[in-house]
Amino acid sequence: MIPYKSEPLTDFSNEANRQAYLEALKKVESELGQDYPLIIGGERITTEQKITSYNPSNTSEIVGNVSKATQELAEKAMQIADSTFNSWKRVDPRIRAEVLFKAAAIVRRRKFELCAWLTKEAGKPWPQADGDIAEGIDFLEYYGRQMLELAEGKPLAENPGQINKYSYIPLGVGVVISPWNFPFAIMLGTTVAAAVTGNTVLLKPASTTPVIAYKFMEIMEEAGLPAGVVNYIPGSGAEVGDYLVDHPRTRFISFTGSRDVGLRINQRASVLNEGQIWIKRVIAEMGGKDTIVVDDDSDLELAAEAIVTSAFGFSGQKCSACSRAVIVGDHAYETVLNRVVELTNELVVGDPTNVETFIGPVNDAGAFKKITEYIEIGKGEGRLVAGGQSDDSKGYFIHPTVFADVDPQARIMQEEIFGPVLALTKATNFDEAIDIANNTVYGLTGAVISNNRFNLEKAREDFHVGNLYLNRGCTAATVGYQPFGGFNMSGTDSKAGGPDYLTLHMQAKSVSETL
Ligand SMILES: NC(=O)c1ccc[n+]([C@@H]2O[C@H](COP(=O)([O-])OP(=O)(O)OC[C@H]3O[C@@H](n4cnc5c(N)ncnc54)[C@H](O)[C@@H]3O)[C@@H](O)[C@H]2O)c1
Ligand SMILES: N[C@@H](CCC=O)C(=O)O
Repeated sequence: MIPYKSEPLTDFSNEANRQAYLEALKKVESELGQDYPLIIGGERITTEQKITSYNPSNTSEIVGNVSKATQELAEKAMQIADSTFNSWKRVDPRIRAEVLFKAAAIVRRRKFELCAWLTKEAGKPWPQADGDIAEGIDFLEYYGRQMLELAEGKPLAENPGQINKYSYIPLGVGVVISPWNFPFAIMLGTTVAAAVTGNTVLLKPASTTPVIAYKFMEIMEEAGLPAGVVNYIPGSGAEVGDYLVDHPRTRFISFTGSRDVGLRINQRASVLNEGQIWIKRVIAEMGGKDTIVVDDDSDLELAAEAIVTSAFGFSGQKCSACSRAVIVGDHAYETVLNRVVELTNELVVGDPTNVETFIGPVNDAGAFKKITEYIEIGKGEGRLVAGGQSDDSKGYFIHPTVFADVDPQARIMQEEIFGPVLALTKATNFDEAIDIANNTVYGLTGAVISNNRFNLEKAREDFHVGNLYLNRGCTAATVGYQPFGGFNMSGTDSKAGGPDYLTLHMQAKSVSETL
């Protein structure tokens, strides 16, 4: 087995890669508007009610019409997942891992096509789509290898006259609920982690990005995943989501999304329903309000670049996005602020099918409304120094927006906006900057730009986030290198892409034989 290494990103300065992406966009354009069924136990089921997936750059373009699960169909999927569990849990973990390795090879072969679907369905600019697909490959390669290691169990202390064994067994049926912002990588990672560990899955992808999840289902089938192991049931969160979260046969829920929905799921999952014989496990990865702290003794150009890239990559629609920057001292503040404004004004806003675009559309009408409302709030809370414009006449476009001189307790400093809006504030010293960075209910990512070793070490200890970065931006964790997950209201700190992640989907069994 070749040791795990993350998938290289595509070099778009290479003409062949640019051509391949353009060809893929043409192919995907010719396939827009098709119907997609549910997949339950391998059976394609078409419903009358549909979820329509629109291109957020051009809302007159339908990406696909996806059948919509009802509670009855969710129940059917639960029964099939429950019975399939009895056979899938007995399949050798090495065979289960091989399915993931095959899937990784298929995704690699179809990389440009899958990227093009993300550009159309999620509005991802090329490098963002490429990163999402590469991360999906990483999850497949990494979790496959992790499963091979876990299949051996863990060694125990030896005692003469006894054979003691410690092994991991799967849990049962898991409900996987995924977000639209990493509609491939997170949807895939959470699903395959549950499946490779021997569980069966009910996959409810986000309603604005169900088509890419259908493509994933096709890939898993081609890779040899047996019918019924993963069941594809897009549907309403409130209807199908609540039904499955409450279901007594649900053994665990793997949720990635907003704080409010995560808390609701956690609360409902704690209720014991009739016929239920276990405590449901909840893995919940939720929102963030992530900060970059810039020290007065630091590379201020690096700081400005890190802030702009982390704030505006994929239009700030990342739980890891830098939505606040705290800068120590007058000189650093003025210098970084001016450079952030310059760099922000250089970003190309537009249709993400164009390779030059850095800022594509935001997700949907709801996101557009929420973000533009926050921009109005920001005008009362700070000084607008860049952006502020928006246009939803064709797609949901919002220019990258920067507010300066914002009070650390202001709403745009405290609440997750999940869009291209950045707030800057000044601190008088490094300790105060760290206090400000820690002053929200979240604790997902953060970064410190500093040349001062004492301050870097202080941040290592005191900056209370699940993913801390020193002298770089606060987005783009790599599977296997920077396991990802946050503290406090950012979730259960499950550390996706890390060495402990798979065990969250399993239970340990200790067997002792007396000789
Ligand atoms: N921490 C992380 O790793 C991480 C990663 C990506 C996104 N996020 C967070 O996700 C949010 C953005 O994603 P979103 O808008 O898709 O979040 P969301 O909470 O609105 O939706 C997430 C998923 O939950 C489903 N859902 C909605 N109501 C439900 C219910 N009552 N029961 C069950 N499922 C329900 C949705 O249909 C969707 O599939 C942001 O807050 C972002 O920070 C966190
Ligand atoms: N893992 C991604 C963020 C996922 C949430 O949106 C990152 O590290 O930027």
